[in-house]
Amino acid sequence: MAQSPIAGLHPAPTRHAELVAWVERIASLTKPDRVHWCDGSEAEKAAIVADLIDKGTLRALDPVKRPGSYYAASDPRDVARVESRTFICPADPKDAGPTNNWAEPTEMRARLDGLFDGCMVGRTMYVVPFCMGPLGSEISALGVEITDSGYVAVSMGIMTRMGKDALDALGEDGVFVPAVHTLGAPLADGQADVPWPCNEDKWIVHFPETREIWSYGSGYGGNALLGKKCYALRIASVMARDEGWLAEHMLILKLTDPQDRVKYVAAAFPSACGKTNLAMLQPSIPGWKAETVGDDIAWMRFGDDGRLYAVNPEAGFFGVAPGTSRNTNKNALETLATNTVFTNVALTADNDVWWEGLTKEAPEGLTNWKGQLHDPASGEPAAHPNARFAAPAAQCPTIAPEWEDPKGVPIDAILFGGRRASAVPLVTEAFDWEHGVFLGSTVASEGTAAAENKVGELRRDPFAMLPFCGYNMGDYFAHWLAMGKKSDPAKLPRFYFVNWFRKGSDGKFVWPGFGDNARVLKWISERLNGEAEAVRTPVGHVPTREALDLDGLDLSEADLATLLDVDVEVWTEEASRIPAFFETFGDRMPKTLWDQHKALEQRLSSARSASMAAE
Ligand SMILES: Nc1nc2c(ncn2[C@@H]2O[C@H](COP(=O)(O)OP(=O)(O)OP(=O)(O)O)[C@@H](O)[C@H]2O)c(=O)[nH]1
Ligand SMILES: O=C([O-])CC(=O)C(=O)O
Ligand SMILES: [Mn+2]
Repeated sequence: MAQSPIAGLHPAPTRHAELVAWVERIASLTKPDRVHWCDGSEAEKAAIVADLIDKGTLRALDPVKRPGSYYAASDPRDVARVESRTFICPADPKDAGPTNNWAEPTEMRARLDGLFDGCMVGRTMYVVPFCMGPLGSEISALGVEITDSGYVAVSMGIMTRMGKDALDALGEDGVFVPAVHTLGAPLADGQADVPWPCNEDKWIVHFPETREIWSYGSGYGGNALLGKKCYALRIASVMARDEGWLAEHMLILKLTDPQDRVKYVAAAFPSACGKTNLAMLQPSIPGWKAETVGDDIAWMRFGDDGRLYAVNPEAGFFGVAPGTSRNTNKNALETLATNTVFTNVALTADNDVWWEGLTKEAPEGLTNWKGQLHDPASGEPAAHPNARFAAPAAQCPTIAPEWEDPKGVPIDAILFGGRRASAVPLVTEAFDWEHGVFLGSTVASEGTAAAENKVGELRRDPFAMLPFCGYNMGDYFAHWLAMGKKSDPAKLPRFYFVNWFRKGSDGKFVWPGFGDNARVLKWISERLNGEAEAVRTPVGHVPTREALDLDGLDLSEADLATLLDVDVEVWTEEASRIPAFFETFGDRMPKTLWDQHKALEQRLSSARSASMAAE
């Protein structure tokens, strides 16, 4: 074999021939100056960080206040996931479905070949082996990300089990998902680099049939850390469909009641709708304890005992910084005390970080995320609304001891939620699995800063998976329905719909949220034990006023009515909007969910007749 001109390409620290051949192929396409195989060591991290500091990508934060932590500010055009540039490319467009962008795979490959040709010139190509899920777990899966971004390599080291152990787990012929990432910013000879290289043109591409990921042009979060949304959700959802398990956009929480009874809860809320906060909840009610297993993604499969077991495939938290404070999420702040990479937050005059909501007043002398002196009078936030931290999960003070248990934790309840200013009660319990899947399929939420759609506008986000399902969502609903038939109904988790974001006529949130969400979890836990009362409404079981622990809360009777009453008129309107959404899936939409919709309409119409008769 001819000697490769690329430094570091040989010898590879693995005898996995297919992996080596793939790395060689990508190197000859992308033409980096050198190749570095990541081993995940502290020394390696220090060297990559030093290089990033040199380039101005990272800045070391105050070593006393924030040891081992760094600050990055992105290009202002590269601040969130780019859903309009995200593609799912199976051969048949129907397999991508109406909720995904699709491109013909042969044409897409030709396009990528052009884009990636020479895209790493002047840069180092990092080969990043990683494991999603605890090493050695049957539920876990391996991947290798090739990237020309040191920031991505370091972040992958926080967010996944990255390096030698993952490479060893691959052995000589282990299966891995190949993921190629480039900033799309080659450096000509002598060309100066910029702190946050990226490209105006962005392509986040998935080939579900061959389980491949290609990402071009962005260095940010879910576009670039390919183990996360691209692998653990989009590709894994396809693997899960084919292999009979679930890859979901869900936090995992352990809840212990005053009698030491444990419940495990998984919850799907759309991006920036409260997963990380609920996962780290500090209960406001005495005697209750909450611990964290995961804050964003759950991989779940049935165990031999017929229960649904969940694993958190990640090793870190990539959380929203703004709004995080001692009062709202003390556990997150403690997690961020050390070894954290902050992106697009504000920088204080004494070299620490700040964001809106951390303290009431912005400190003097802040530098905003755009690198300018912050002017509070401008009305512009100092931190970008989607500013994020990447921190090791093990640092979380409430991390559950079993968070890395290879067999996972048995799920008792599955929650759905979103930001809904109106209509949706504080909590609703589904009648059964099929009704629960129906509730999941109709999730809608007001847009947030985590993606590029309009902030505030209501959009459907079934199972909080709209941007993350790697196949036709009609088939995805059918998969959920089929999963419910795999076990004894008594062993299945129960479904709940929660809404922390109900607003009063004054436009303010009615429910205090955060630690007080434990009150809702308490009701759920008691329902699972057969202890708590509920009212049967057309949309599901809702707590009675007495069943919900409101001790010490300052809520008026009108507030409670807003939170708990089901307005039949409003819900008739809400239900009437569902068919247009279901129709988009055509013949891929399971009949069971149409039947669920019909049953909802019938319950609403009976409730209307009953209330008219009563008048
Ligand atoms: N009013 C209210 N706001 C909340 C509550 N929980 C979270 N938030 C706010 O919602 C925003 C996003 O919360 P996160 O917990 O980071 O959301 P997430 O679902 O983890 O978001 P992604 O990481 O993008 O998937 C933050 O600004 C929080 O302060 C709550 O119970 N009530
Ligand atoms: O993927 C990202 O960039 C951040 C994230 O968790 C989300 O948007 O849901
Ligand atoms: Mn989160």
